[in-house]
Amino acid sequence: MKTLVVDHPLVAHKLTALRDERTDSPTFRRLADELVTLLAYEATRDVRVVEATVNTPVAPAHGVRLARPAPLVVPILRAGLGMLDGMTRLLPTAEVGFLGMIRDEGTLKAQTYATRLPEDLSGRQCYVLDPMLATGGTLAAAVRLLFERGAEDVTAICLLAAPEGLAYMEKALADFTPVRVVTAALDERLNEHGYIVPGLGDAGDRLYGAV
Ligand SMILES: O=P(O)(O)OC[C@H]1O[C@H](OP(=O)(O)OP(=O)(O)O)[C@H](O)[C@@H]1O
Ligand SMILES: O=c1cc[nH]c(=O)[nH]1
Ligand SMILES: [Mg+2]
Repeated sequence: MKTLVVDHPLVAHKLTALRDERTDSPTFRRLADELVTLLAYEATRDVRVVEATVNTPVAPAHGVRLARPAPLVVPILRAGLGMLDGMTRLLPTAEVGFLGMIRDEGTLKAQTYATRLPEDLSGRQCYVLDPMLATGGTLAAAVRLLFERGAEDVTAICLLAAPEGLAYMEKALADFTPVRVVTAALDERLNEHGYIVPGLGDAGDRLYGAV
């Protein structure tokens, strides 16, 4: 598994504001949206393209266009929905599948409550969106499901990751490749409740309210 921590002053600036406990929901949503667009630029560095030629008003120009089948973007509900618009703004021709997953806050185990994905992902490049990679249970299960359906490669885009979660994913996904994780920051650790420290709190609640 390859991990990329995006090192850019604009990413760091927006992430600091996102973490701030005084940041309200509307601002948090805007910042998450802006951050994912910056991360997506790096995360799509290996997106498949094919050669293409167009005619400019002056002469033919050789370039590229995105290959078929289109990339699949998969936000993990709820919090991953806050990253969807920012991602599809950069990849407007991508298709979108959905995974609903919730972590049991007692056992810290992830449960899947909704799956709306193509059955056959053969040859597809997939981009999974979830702001928080904490224990890694949620993302590892999501990535495994995509590979089991035939995905060619999977890139997870997060806003924050914990070292414990990356280590867990590395082990849990050892049989699947290639997997990439792109994150805006690698934080210190998890606390006794499985929350990322310093983190930003509960991403879903900060985006959509505590329900
Ligand atoms: O790495 P893990 O330890 O599995 O934890 C991370 C998961 O927890 C959060 O979702 P949550 O379960 O709070 O659901 P929500 O998005 O509906 O709030 C977060 O968005 C991840 O999906
Ligand atoms: O820090 C954390 C850990 C799991 N889920 C969150 O939303 N935040
Ligand atoms: Mg939550």
